[in-house]
Amino acid sequence: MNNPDPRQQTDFHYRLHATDGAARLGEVVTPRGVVRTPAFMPVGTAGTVKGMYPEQVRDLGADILLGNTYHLMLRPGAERVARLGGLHELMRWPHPILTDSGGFQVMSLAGLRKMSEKGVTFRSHIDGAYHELTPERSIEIQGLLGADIQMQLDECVRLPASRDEINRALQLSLRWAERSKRAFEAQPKGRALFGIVQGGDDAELRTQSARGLIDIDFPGYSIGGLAVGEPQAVMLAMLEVVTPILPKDKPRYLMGVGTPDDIIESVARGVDMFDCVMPTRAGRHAQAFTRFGKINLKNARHADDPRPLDAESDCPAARDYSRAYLHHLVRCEEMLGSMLLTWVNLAYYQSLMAGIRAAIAQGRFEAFKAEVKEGWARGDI
Ligand SMILES: CNc1nc2cc3c(=O)[nH]c(N)nc3c(CCc3ccccc3)c2[nH]1
Repeated sequence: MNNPDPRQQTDFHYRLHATDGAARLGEVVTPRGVVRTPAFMPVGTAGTVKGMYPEQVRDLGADILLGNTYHLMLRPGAERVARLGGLHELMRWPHPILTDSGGFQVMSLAGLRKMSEKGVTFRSHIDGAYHELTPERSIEIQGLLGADIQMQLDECVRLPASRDEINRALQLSLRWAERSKRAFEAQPKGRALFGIVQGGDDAELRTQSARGLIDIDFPGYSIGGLAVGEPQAVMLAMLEVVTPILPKDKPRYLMGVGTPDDIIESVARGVDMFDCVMPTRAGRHAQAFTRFGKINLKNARHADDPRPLDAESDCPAARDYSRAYLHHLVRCEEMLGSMLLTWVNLAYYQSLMAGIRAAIAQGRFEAFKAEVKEGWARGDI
């Protein structure tokens, strides 16, 4: 197990600096650095934020990255990452890293899955080899990777689902939360394990899940089981049930969310941390996120447009390259097209988070929310 530098042994904790309605401004303090919240966490699935250098991601204002237990356990393997000094060392990212437990990815990526009380067995989508993921093994893997913030193993039910199905998965996840926490005690101090609230779209079950996790007690709480195809209204309704129950002095992480609109509406309902593949994945599909909404650079209307995406952006990819050139690159499927649009999108997401944090600090979050929505509605002129 690679230990963070003992000199940096500061305990994991959350500091609440200001609120504006239910929106919160704060910091998550970890041994490897501080995460300013509300925070957007770029996803580095296989140990890389696709198409970006780590320094570039850092320069955009990202304080923390996500790694994926499922992908890294299959390739290059958790023990190999540990032998190479851990994920921070391997990917040259000295700042905080959060890893998921892998269960969600098993259900969406692996073949031949078998769930039991013990855990889940599955076949790798890469080479068909059999693997087992239990709460204990998931924590061991996350420890070998060296993640600063780790997730319990849980079962995320796809919506729509019956109340019985949602309840069964919620109860299993609570038992796995206990086992994950026990296994986590073997890890070096300073790291944090988050419980994950389940309960689908049922207010009663969401309440039961949150209360059950609080009884077990975690330094932070993830809100799972959402961004799985439900309407935004359902997701927001579940936040209104769950966030008032969760402790105010601990961070709330809404998993897999989301669009800029999802994020700003979720901040308004007390969420501190977000992750989503959207800005990076959209960048590889010719989609640009801007202050004026989304722009599809594949569209022929851009072929002769000499303007940059956003002349006022401080991101060179949005400020210095013409739409005509970006259109050309995506049409030719040149790798620079994906790289520039990924840069544009992550820059936009981080600037949105910086704007949100400043607005909460100044007590003008509602006004800020209205301004950004008005920009998106105005569309691209
Ligand atoms: C896109 N929507 C989405 N909904 C999710 C729900 C859950 C959930 O209920 N439980 C767990 N454990 N993870 C979830 C994830 C994956 C988030 C992630 C991806 C990559 C790296 C690190 C973290 C979700 N993602």
